[in-house]
Amino acid sequence: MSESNITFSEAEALHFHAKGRPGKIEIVASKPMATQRDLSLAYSPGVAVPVRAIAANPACAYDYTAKGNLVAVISNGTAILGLGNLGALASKPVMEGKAVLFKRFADVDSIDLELATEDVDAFVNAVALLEPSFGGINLEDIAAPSCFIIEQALRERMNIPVFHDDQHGTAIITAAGIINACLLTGRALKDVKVVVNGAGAAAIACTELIKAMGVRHDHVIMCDRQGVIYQGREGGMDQWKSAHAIATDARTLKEALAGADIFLGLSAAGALKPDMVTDMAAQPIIFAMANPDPEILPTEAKAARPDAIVATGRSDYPNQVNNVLGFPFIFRGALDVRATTINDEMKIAAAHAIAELARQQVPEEVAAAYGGKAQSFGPDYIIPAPFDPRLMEMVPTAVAQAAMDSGVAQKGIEDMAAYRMALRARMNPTTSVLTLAYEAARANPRRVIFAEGEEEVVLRAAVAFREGGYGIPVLVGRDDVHDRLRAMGVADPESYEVHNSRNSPLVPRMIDHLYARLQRRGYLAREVERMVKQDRNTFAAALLALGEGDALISGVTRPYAQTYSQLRRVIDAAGAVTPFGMHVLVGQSHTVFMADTTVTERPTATQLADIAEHAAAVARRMGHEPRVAFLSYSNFGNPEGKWLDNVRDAVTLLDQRQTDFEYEGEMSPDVALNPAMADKYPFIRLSGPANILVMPGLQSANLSAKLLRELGGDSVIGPILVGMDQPVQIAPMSATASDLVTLAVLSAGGIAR
Ligand SMILES: NC(=O)C1=CN([C@@H]2O[C@H](COP(=O)(O)OP(=O)(O)OC[C@H]3O[C@@H](n4cnc5c(N)ncnc54)[C@H](OP(=O)(O)O)[C@@H]3O)[C@@H](O)[C@H]2O)C=CC1
Ligand SMILES: CC(=O)C(=O)O
Ligand SMILES: [Mg+2]
Repeated sequence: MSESNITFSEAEALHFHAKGRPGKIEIVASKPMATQRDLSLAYSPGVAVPVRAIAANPACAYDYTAKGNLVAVISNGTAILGLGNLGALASKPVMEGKAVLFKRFADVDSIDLELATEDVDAFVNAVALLEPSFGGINLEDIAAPSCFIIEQALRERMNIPVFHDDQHGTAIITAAGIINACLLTGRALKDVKVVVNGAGAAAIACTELIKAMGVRHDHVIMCDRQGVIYQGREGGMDQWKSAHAIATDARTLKEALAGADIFLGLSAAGALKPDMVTDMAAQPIIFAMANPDPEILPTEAKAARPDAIVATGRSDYPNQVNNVLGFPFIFRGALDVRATTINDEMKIAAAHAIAELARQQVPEEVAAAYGGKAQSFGPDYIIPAPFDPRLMEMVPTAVAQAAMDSGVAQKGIEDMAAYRMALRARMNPTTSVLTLAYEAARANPRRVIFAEGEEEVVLRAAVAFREGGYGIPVLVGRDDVHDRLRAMGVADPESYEVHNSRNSPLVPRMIDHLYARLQRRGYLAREVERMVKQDRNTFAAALLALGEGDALISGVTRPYAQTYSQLRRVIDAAGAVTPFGMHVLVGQSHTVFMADTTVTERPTATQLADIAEHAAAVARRMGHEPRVAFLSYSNFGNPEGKWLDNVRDAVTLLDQRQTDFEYEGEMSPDVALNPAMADKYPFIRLSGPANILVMPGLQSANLSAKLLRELGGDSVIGPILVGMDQPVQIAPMSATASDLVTLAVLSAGGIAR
């Protein structure tokens, strides 16, 4: 099964949704619920206080409840994606998906609600009654023409934003692309002649928005299955089509397109033929947006008209019209000013902000979102990529400003620069860096050796790694690996590369390579032969050493220290630094790096200083300005202890080195992480809470990391092995398939090294 260039099996899609907690969404308390006192405050009797406050002043609901950051994604399932009317219950996976996209892209909390009715009045009444609960309503996948009636009625009845994303999300991104295509071809919106093919939810909304932006009513010809919608046509009409009917002699799409500047397709696959494109004006603008197959393929359009600018809904061609560029950020801006609606001014501001972003230079750290190629504004880049983290700053600010200017904001933002900073801080940079690392891997797929190819979790990771387009898995295992893949439902198991140490023709070269390294460490040739043939980590590392892969992942079948020492026989440390392990703890708004959590039992002062320097470099690559705390149970010598010298000496050593990051110590974790505690030591040289914790010894480090992994609310990446001469990563024995894929991507991409 495929959605553009990403492939997956039906079994995988079901497994993704079923694994762990079924579905994609859960609710997490944002306040402590630990003590009787917490409960008394959260619920009765404490909760009575905000109840009375809200009753006296309804605006207080934004201060005392989640309303102000909560959007309902509501559907009746009558037009689920391009799948048709499959009912409310079947639409739930899509609506849950939309809810999590709100969270992922713009930190908007969202919940899906599926209403089992096709009756317009019943639907409207049910949604209108929900106004107290939410800051906004995203209507989704509701069939035309009911969607128009429902949205209109709800916009009139409700005093919070109601936004049918299939209409307006599409329209906003389309409008952004049109603005840029017109700029590139020297056209003004007031002059362009447009043909819209399709007269459904998306087409009507796109047409209304471009008209609101200045395209003339009599310059737009709309077509449906019966051809041109002209004034006086009687068959197949409704009030929404009639509103766009014009006086024209054209009766077919081909006639309408003669001399037209822009084609907007929101209809069906293949509806636009090459000979129709030939008749369009010079440098025609062709948006063929039917999903999953466009009205015309970009290759066909360009063959007919090499001067055309072409956009589609697909990610495997340039200029993708994708709603996720819009809805999360539009609601973010609307919620932040407590807008009562999302009006045309806000939609147009969003379109201009998205268009403007495509015209800006792509910074190097964002280039991965564009497939690793530095993009510059031009015919193949008129719309930004969905993973561009700059969207989170550009779009909400524009939408919020437009809401204020047009008088629908209930709360102003005085300092837009500060708001922009707050938006940036809202997203943990680690999330963006991971996303970009995945995109970079897709742009530059590498060969990753999975040393434990007989483990199901490893095979799942290898399949996900390959199917995600991140690279080519090279599996180490016995001959039945292909059978195992087949049993997992993989359609073409034989296409996976498997190396078996029992019969690999590479074994003699591996033995030579390894014996040359180990003979002066006392190893006998037959010992080396036995290791290569019998120890999968030695064999896998030798594959890496011989250039059969670009990176190596192992760890799920043996304790960490054993895997590490097996790999170290073959792979050196990089330079003089002792390799070390680093856990990365990722929360919604913070990331903390902790090291050395895996290798050296009692690091020397020099090793601690080295760890700080290398950990700082990895943190920078992951988007964080490093602030290192050297941890201890003691704060600056209080209490005194006999094991503190290494830690204190490490700080002194860094004082003597040329470093470009903040560090401080020795200090306890609460002083490192809690600003109120840090205030008790006003001389501390950190400008904020530490984000790199250099641990005094392996006991405390490894225990802390494992405790946090098992008990903590954060997600944990790693441990990442830093300081090896080649990209090698050792996963924990508890690793999931997605943990392994993340390590593979970070390792092959050079972020973890
Ligand atoms: N890329 C993107 O971001 C988006 C793409 N889309 C795509 O746009 C298309 C329409 O979606 P939506 O508006 O929700 O659907 P609707 O069902 O509301 O409307 C479909 C419209 O297309 C018309 N149509 C269908 N086939 C043809 C044809 N061969 N020639 C001319 N007109 C035709 C229909 O005509 P009639 O009225 O005569 O039945 C109808 O007016 C879909 O393919 C969808 O995937 C939609 C949203 C976003
Ligand atoms: C993308 C989307 O919202 C749809 O196809 O319905
Ligand atoms: Mg939809």
